[in-house]
Parts: sequence; structure tokens; C-alpha cells
Amino acid sequence: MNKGILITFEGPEGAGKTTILQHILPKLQANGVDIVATREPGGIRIAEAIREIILAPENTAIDGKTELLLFAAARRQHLNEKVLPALSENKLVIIDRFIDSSVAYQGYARGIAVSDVEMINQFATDGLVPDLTLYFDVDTDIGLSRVMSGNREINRLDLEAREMHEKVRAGYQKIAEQNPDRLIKIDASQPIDAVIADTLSVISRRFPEIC
Ligand SMILES: Nc1ncnc2c1ncn2[C@@H]1O[C@H](COP(=O)(O)OP(=O)(O)OP(=O)(O)O)[C@@H](O)[C@H]1O
Ligand SMILES: Cc1cn([C@H]2C[C@H](O)[C@@H](COP(=O)(O)O)O2)c(=O)[nH]c1=O
Repeated sequence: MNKGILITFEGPEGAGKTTILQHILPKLQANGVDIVATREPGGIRIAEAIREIILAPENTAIDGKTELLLFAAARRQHLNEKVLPALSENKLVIIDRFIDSSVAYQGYARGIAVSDVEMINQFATDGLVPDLTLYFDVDTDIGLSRVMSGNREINRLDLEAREMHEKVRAGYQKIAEQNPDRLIKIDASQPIDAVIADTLSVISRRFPEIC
């Protein structure tokens, strides 16, 4: 039985998810909150190894369904080894990407039936749904230009056509419309300090006990 809180960060490339997570962590920890911050795909050795395979720019032969299954395999192992144990210890777990990334990227953008993506997500997670998802929304060109001018490695998905990234963003908008209680949209085109403030405000409104 899970007792902790699961928050996920979602959004298109360059929305600032990783940056904002790094900024809010010390603020929440200063309030005495016991937090595990992690990411998908990755967060543990086996899932980081799967991440290398999925995201290596040379692995262009990976097809959409293989990609979906690899993300799901990484997700399952990460949940079992890291997320579920932390939740059962009453911790706050924040994951940089989770189930909605598969729906937006492999479903709406790659064109795999969303019902199939949801079925695979359900199989991989045994139906675990985040308590809250912060959806960082940014214009596609702004997000991609941040990634291209930043200092993280450029991966296979960054290199997809702009049209695919537009579909990812449109997919997130649909997921947000369909899950208005769980997904809260944050305007990630604002300066970093404003995005941090909005993020903390949403978390504190939903979970006053941790802010
Ligand atoms: N609000 C912002 N304004 C300007 N630059 C930003 C903002 N947020 C993040 N950045 C910069 O944009 C780049 C991408 O940010 P970050 O890696 O945090 O995004 P991300 O959403 O995690 O991206 P991805 O999912 O593609 O890895 C970084 O160089 C970061 O410093
Ligand atoms: C979990 C998950 C991720 N993706 C994509 C989204 C990004 O392009 C990469 C991860 O890179 P990041 O720098 O850590 O954001 O993988 C996906 O397509 N499907 C998923 O389920």
C-alpha cells in the first residue's frame, strides 16, 4: 500500500522540467520534506542502460512500438526498484516524466493508438497514477531552441522533425483537457523565477503539508 505522494513533471523538449526540479528541491527539503527526485527513462542502473539504447542518436532503426516497449520496461523496473519503495516509506517522489510522456510521444506524436499506449502503461505500472502532474507548457520553437543552445547532449528524439514536436505539444494539451484534476498547466515560457514560483504555488495549494 502506497502512503507517500507521487508528483510528475511533464512537457515537451526544453520546457524546463529538469531545471525547475533542481531549483525547487532544496526549497522543499528546507521544509523538512523527505524527497526522492528521479527521472524517466532512467533513475536506476538498468533503466539508465535502457535510456542509452532508446536515446542514442544512431539508433534510428528503433520503431515506434519497440520504443514504447523499451520506455515501459524502463518504467516498470524503475517503479519496482525505486519509486514504490520510496512511496511505501511515506516519501514525496517527484519524477521527471512518466506515463503521460508515452501517451504524448508514442501515442499522439508517433501515431500508436492511444488506447494501446494506455494499456501498456497500465501493464507496466499496475495502474499507478500520479497524485499531481505539473505540465510545463512552452511553444515548440522556444523549447527546441533552449535545448539546442543549452549544454545537455542532443538525443535521438530531440532530432525528430519539428512536426513531431508540435504533435507532442498538442498531445499534452489533450491529456491536460482530459485530466483537469490531475494535470495542472504551468506557463513555462516565463522567466525561470516565475516558473519556480508557479510550481511551488501549485504544489502548496494541493499539498499544504509539504510547503
Ligand atoms: N524558463 C526558462 N527560461 C529560459 N531558459 C530556460 C527556462 N527553463 C529552462 N531553461 C533552459 O532551457 C534549457 C532546457 O531546460 P531543461 O533541460 O530544464 O528542460 P527539460 O524540460 O528538462 O527538457 P528535456 O525534456 O528536453 O530534457 C536549459 O539550458 C535551461 O537552462
Ligand atoms: C518517459 C518517456 C520519455 N520519452 C522521451 C521524451 C524525451 O525526448 C526523452 C527523454 O529525455 P529527457 O531529456 O529526460 O526529457 O524521451 C518518450 O518519448 N516516452 C516516454 O515514455
